[in-house]
Amino acid sequence: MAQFWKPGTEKPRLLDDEEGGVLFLSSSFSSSSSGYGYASIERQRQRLPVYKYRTSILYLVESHATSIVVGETGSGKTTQIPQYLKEAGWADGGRVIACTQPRRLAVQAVASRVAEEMGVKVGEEVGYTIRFEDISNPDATRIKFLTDGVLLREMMDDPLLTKYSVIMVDEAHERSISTDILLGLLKKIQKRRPQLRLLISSATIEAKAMSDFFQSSKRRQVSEGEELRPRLEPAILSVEGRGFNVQIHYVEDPVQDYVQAAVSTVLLIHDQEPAGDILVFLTGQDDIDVAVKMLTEEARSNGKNSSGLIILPLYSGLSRAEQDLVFSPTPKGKRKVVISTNIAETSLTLEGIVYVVDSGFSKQRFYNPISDIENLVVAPISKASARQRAGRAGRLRPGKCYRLYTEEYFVNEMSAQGIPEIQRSNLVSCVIQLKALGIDNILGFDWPASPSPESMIRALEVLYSLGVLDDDAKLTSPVGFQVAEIPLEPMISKMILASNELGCSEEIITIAAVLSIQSIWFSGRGVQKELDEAKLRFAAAEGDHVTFLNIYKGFLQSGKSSQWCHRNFINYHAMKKVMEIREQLKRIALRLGIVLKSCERDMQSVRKAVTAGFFANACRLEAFSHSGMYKTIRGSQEVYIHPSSVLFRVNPRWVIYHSLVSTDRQYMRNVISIDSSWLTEAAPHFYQQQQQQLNPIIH
Ligand SMILES: Nc1ncnc2c1ncn2[C@@H]1O[C@H](COP(=O)(O)OP(=O)(O)OP(=O)(O)O)[C@@H](O)[C@H]1O
Repeated sequence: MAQFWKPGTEKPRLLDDEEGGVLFLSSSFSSSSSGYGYASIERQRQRLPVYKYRTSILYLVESHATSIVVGETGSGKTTQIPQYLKEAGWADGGRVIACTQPRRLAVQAVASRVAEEMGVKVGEEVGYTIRFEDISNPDATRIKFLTDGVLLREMMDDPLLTKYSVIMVDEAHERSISTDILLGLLKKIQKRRPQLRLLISSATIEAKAMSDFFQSSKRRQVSEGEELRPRLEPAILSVEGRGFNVQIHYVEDPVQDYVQAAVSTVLLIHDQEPAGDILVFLTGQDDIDVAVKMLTEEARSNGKNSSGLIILPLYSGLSRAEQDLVFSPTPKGKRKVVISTNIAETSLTLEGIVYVVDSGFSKQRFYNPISDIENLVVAPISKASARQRAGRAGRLRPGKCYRLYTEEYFVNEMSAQGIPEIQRSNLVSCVIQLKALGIDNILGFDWPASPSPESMIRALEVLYSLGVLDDDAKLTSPVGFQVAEIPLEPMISKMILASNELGCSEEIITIAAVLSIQSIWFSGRGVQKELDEAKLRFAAAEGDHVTFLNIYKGFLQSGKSSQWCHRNFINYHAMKKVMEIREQLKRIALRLGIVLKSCERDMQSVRKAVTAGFFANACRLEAFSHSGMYKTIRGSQEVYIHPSSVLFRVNPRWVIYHSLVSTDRQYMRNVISIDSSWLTEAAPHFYQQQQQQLNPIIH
């Protein structure tokens, strides 16, 4: 079991006090808040640290084109600043104030909270938009929360974002690809629309670097009558003060197994600490499922340590209803344990959370443009993330954060900020978005952090071979424009378009929905044999994609039963999410004129449609390889079929994969067998047949 420094000794520190040793006292507010007292919402708002800065913030927004606001987690940036702007008149005359978030869950939660504070219904004066869900009213919505990706999509219809008077880019430290593209484009828009105000906010952003980015725009010649224009150099405001104290505890020695350590820590808190819910940060659906199972079994076996625990997973692959459970009040005498990925890391306030357990890891993308391989890897988080995680406690009363790494590691080894996603990702989706927005010179685009030219060129090549870009690197019509319109990876979008011609759109839309979530299988330790047996019941000789179709059919025939899922080691929540995404994709397909049609048993059409999207991921089994070694056609990389695939050990000669994961080797996940002749048929720009040998044209 992980050993922590005990509270009361000199070791526990308060949030952010890792270097100096000076203990901060809680700032201006320390008593009641929603659910814990009788203060009116107005009084609660006035107690937030940001309130003292209301006038300064409004002055800066008035006088500067760009303002950067840095303030502790919980100081009130996200919920309050949009309201201040509205109160000051920035939403008058039909204008709208936008506030972007990197994550969907945060968008929904923050919109509900702000609507509640303003005493209005979500979808009216306060609204939100996330991919596939628009809860706003163009005539009534004055404050709109949205993901940064959605705001980018809005630019396709309205390139200058004319309806917005102020755009607040919140949690900018996360530096998601969409945030970076957005920052680059907003800087461009400001040159054309000087009235637009930008407000960049975060608890942990490197304000100076961000300011330099916005500063670097060339000074415009100010002509007569322009004195009222805002100043171009960005203003930086630091909001002092914090919510309630969060005591930080570190482990004394590094832990071997962070899932096991997280479970033991939850039991330790439950046993020794007063009432209050617990939020645990793990990395993904797989280790969350394992932790939920370990805790549930502990509770079932009536371990005295676990009675009264309500254990809830939280990750993006869960259905909306399942995610909403984490917001429901905890019944008296119970303790809620939410086990989450980093989707709960920023902007969320979960009312009862008093304790946070931070594994120190998250799943992150890493892309190698030389091999053209992108992996999702469990990697250490940054200090900025660690602070955000700790900040989920102490929002409504004092809290504690248990870090499953040593203080020495945090201080000396953890990086201050993560690497921006744009520098460690495949850029296919990013390039198509910029192209759709009419940005032709992508290499010359003004990025907050430049992606590597190799990654850009790789992306341009793939889009060209998908038929999305033409010889002049412009979007093709109609394919390029249609692919850009579907809010999915371009390869999946292309697969959907191809299914229309092949008469299998019903099947391909199901496959696209399954590929959009991490896994539909239940993951658990010690149940591998049962899981493998369950897979065999659905396994299709063609591969995983066709197996998904069998599972989906079985799920429908069972009447969407949770018991059926349980018996077959299928994650019921994930299946519900698949249903949700499938419905949304159907709507988009119809809008694009795709005819919904089933190919019944003709799985060749399905495999050809997958090939039309994913031909770049084709691999050939090495002749005489007894170890199941494949080589990618494009980069001659050594890869293997993942043990979770139904084609593991089957090893067909030619396969296509959806994604790669790297552990001791590069493993292909979600694999389908193909006929090599389909590759030249689907991508004549990409492959050529030379003397019985299939070769990539683009290396
Ligand atoms: N749903 C909610 N229920 C109760 N109180 C809430 C809720 N949302 C926010 N609050 C209160 O408002 C405070 C400020 O939240 P807000 O999200 O605006 O802070 P922030 O500075 O943006 O923090 P972060 O950087 O963590 O997103 C919280 O600490 C909490 O006290």
